[in-house]
Amino acid sequence: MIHLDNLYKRREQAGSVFELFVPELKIAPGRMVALVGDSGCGKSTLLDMLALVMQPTRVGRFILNPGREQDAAIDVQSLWENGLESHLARLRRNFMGYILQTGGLLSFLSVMDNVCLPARIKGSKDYLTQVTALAARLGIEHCLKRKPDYLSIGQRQRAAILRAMAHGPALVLADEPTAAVDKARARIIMQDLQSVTRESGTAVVVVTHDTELVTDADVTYSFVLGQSSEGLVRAECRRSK
Ligand SMILES: Nc1ncnc2c1ncn2[C@@H]1O[C@H](COP(=O)(O)OP(=O)(O)OP(=O)(O)O)[C@@H](O)[C@H]1O
Repeated sequence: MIHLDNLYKRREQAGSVFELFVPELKIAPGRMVALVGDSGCGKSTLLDMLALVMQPTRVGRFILNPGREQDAAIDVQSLWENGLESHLARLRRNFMGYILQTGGLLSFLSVMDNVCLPARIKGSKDYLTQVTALAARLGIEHCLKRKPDYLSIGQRQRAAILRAMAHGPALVLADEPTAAVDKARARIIMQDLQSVTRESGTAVVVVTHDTELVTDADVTYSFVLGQSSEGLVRAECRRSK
């Protein structure tokens, strides 16, 4: 679904420079890919590039195949280089779902309206049956009419998973999706995320600093940080499982 190699990103801020190098990264349909590393190693930077919101400084190849047989592989870097922002936005909208640390649900909408928003924006019509089934699968079918503030934090994170998947994305990107719940709950939510994505053939990328949380991931990439010189931090992200 995604295959990239020799990706390099340079970020500069207030005189300090951060450089990330990823020799190779592959994401296959239905697989859970974990990006694991300490704070500041570049996890969110890499996730933003996978989410097509940040352009790599340089990359050997960055191929996205949305997964359906008739879809041709897309050269992401050439979209960036040719300024095709609207094409990138369409890919984000149609093929990707996002789960944020704190759920990111809109407090003035019911869970159901939150969940259906990406599907409506995408223009999907037949999503209600799937949403109801997935809500039951995630154990939150009784929460759909409530506003997010009236849910437990765990229920909110499950609603966020449901929202990320309601429009049938090929890829779900999750940034520390269980940071707000305790470890025991985090494990269960992560297992449920893995089973619902696997069942639907959706790939999921999970960013976390907690290795234990993603021991069951199909593939793990780890970051190695090195202080190269004053004001310059280099990180490398390699497959470790
Ligand atoms: N807007 C920015 N401009 C320049 N450098 C940035 C910017 N945001 C982050 N950085 C730097 O990029 C590096 C990687 O940051 P990133 O947020 O990707 O790390 P992370 O692994 O996700 O960290 P955390 O786990 O704390 O969220 C850090 O050194 C950070 O200071």
